[in-house]
Amino acid sequence: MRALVGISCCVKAFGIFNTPNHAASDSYVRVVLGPVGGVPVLVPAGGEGLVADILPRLDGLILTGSRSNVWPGHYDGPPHAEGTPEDQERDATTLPLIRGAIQAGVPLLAICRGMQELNVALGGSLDQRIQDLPRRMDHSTPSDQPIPLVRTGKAHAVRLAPGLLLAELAGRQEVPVNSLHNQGVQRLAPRLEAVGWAPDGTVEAVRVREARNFAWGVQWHPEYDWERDEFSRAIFTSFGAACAERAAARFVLQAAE
Ligand SMILES: N[C@@H](CCC(=O)NCCCC(=O)O)C(=O)O
Repeated sequence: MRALVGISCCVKAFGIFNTPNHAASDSYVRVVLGPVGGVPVLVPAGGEGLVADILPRLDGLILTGSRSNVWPGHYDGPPHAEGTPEDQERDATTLPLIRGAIQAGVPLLAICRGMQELNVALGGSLDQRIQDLPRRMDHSTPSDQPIPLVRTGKAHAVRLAPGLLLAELAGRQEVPVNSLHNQGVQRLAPRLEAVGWAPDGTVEAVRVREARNFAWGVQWHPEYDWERDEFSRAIFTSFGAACAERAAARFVLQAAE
């Protein structure tokens, strides 16, 4: 029985009437069907009310990347600059979903916006345009490059904390990653530990301290190049193993009912 792996959705307007849709990139569906080894389940931005009913049915949860940004009101930050995309319906779902998943021990992999949500959900804050901060790099999506290169191209190195999962999966302490973000960790949530850094000090990977299960976040996008990049693939197979273990335990419990 394959694991049911939740994928967080964004609310995006498209279609002939340009009306709201709950959507996630095909990259996440493909990676769950591939190295994660599960069945993807899109989790709509239906609000906190769906958390209690959906979490017991999930064996894993991926918090996806997105152009949109966490509403600053969730971390007492200043309002975004005019035109900065937000998705408050997504925030209203993912922030309680993250807290619930950590509490319940549902394996969790947070990617880019997802890592930022993880930090905010646990009490941290965000810098909104790190490229404007002194001595910081521009981590945003290069506008002069074609999408495939932006996704699979390597923008900078990440130094990984030695002896922890990511360094072990990488087999080394420094890895090249892509980079498609304007925002980044400002104040790290108390429950999080930074385990990866860009050359300018930007937090690029975190883990939940004393987590009951797999609970990691990365600021880059391993879902874009897992077919070519062994480290990217290893992140998902490691997450998938935790999901499979939970699925097996859940199956035994259901059979005993
Ligand atoms: N908006 C946040 C998070 C950036 C992020 O998740 N980028 C991936 C974008 C992929 C897509 O376009 O769907 C920030 O800018 O920091």
